[in-house]
Amino acid sequence: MNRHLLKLQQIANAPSRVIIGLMSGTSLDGLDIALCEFKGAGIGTSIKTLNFKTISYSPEFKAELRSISSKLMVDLQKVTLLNAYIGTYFAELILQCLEEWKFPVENVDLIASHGQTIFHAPISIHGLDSYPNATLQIGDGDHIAFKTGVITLSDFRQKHIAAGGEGAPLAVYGDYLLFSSLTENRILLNIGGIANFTFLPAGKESDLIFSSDVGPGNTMMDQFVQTHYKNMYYDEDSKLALAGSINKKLLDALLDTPFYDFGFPKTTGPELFSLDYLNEAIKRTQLQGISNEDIMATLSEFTVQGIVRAIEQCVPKNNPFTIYLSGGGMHNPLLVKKIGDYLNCELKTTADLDINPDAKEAILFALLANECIAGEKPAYKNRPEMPATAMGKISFPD
Ligand SMILES: Nc1ncnc2c1ncn2[C@@H]1O[C@H](COP(=O)(O)OP(=O)(O)OP(=O)(O)O)[C@@H](O)[C@H]1O
Ligand SMILES: CC(=O)N[C@H]1[C@@H]2OC[C@@H](O2)[C@@H](O)[C@@H]1O[C@H](C)C(=O)O
Repeated sequence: MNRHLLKLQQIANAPSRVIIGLMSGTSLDGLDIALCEFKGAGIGTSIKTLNFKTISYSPEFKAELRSISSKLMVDLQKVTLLNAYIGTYFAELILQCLEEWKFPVENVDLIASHGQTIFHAPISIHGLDSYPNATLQIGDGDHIAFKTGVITLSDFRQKHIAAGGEGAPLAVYGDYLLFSSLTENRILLNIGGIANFTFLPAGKESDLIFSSDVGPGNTMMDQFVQTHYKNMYYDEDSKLALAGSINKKLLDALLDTPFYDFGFPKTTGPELFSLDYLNEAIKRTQLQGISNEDIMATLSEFTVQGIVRAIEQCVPKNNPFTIYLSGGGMHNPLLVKKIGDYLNCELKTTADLDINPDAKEAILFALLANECIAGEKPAYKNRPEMPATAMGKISFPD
């Protein structure tokens, strides 16, 4: 028998497991690396975050990723090269972090790598009758396993699609296991490139959990800033948006897309919510002379409206809830203030639930690996956005 199979069995049966979770999101800004210790699995899961770091990508690497992300036409050789390159690069970054943290790589049981999404194509985006939901993450797990010597799980989204989902959001699995409360209705709202939320009704009722993408988070604001301001990657502390005014005509044009009429749950990506989408709305409204600040104020309101309307539509009325934020958008003061004002609810972050909000998504992928290897029966019903299935492909180191 392959000795790694025996090792996997030992890892699954051990009282605790050390798992590294890796996430690199649609903002293409850097790699999140979370070193986690897990005890148990399913509803008995407990997690200790031993260490966390975000390693920013160089401007050159960001440009490489941007050249192949969310585009219909790309250089296929570049995609192929980056698939291998990213795997090796992520392995190097892991080894660097472990050295810095003085944590021996031999003590890591598993690595869980999300990879880099380069195209997300649910049917609602590709619109082609004869093709299924599809999504593509690159950064091959074999390279990570070989270079680090650690069994690696990767490519988590394919099984979700195979089992009937759209490949996202996957956060719901971790949200349910880690954050459900007996007494409080909770919304876990992640504002990354794309925004998504999980509704967790009080009482841990698994059949009432709900999760969906809601539209853009930071992606359109980030893309606009990167295109119009040299050496700026985002609108730090909402300065540009605060200096402008919302243009109602443009806002209505941005909100006028079939995505907002599709039923929930649904997913989306920068494939739809792009600068082309903004430019088309500007053209349609004949607002070519609009100032950059007014565009940023309007894009900020667009993000807020997508989030607020989705929560209002999906969460039962007259049910007070608390929102727990995560993702880079929670550092955008204008977004956060408006969401709180419109929804008239308490806004906290997952730090109030003992999970670093910047590390949450990386921790989530470590949790999915923990479930895949040590989980028994799923603790929830099979649902469209939450198929009851184990996710992640296993790469042995040799
Ligand atoms: N101080 C700040 N002011 C305004 N925006 C901020 C601030 N700090 C971070 N952000 C926003 O957060 C973004 C990074 O978010 P994050 O790291 O969650 O993205 P991501 O991991 O790619 O997300 P996802 O995978 O969920 O799409 C930045 O590009 C920026 O838009
Ligand atoms: C295809 C893909 O990479 N989707 C991301 C993206 O970023 C946010 C949102 O869109 C979410 O659906 C998902 O990531 C998180 C981690 C998720 O699956 O829950």
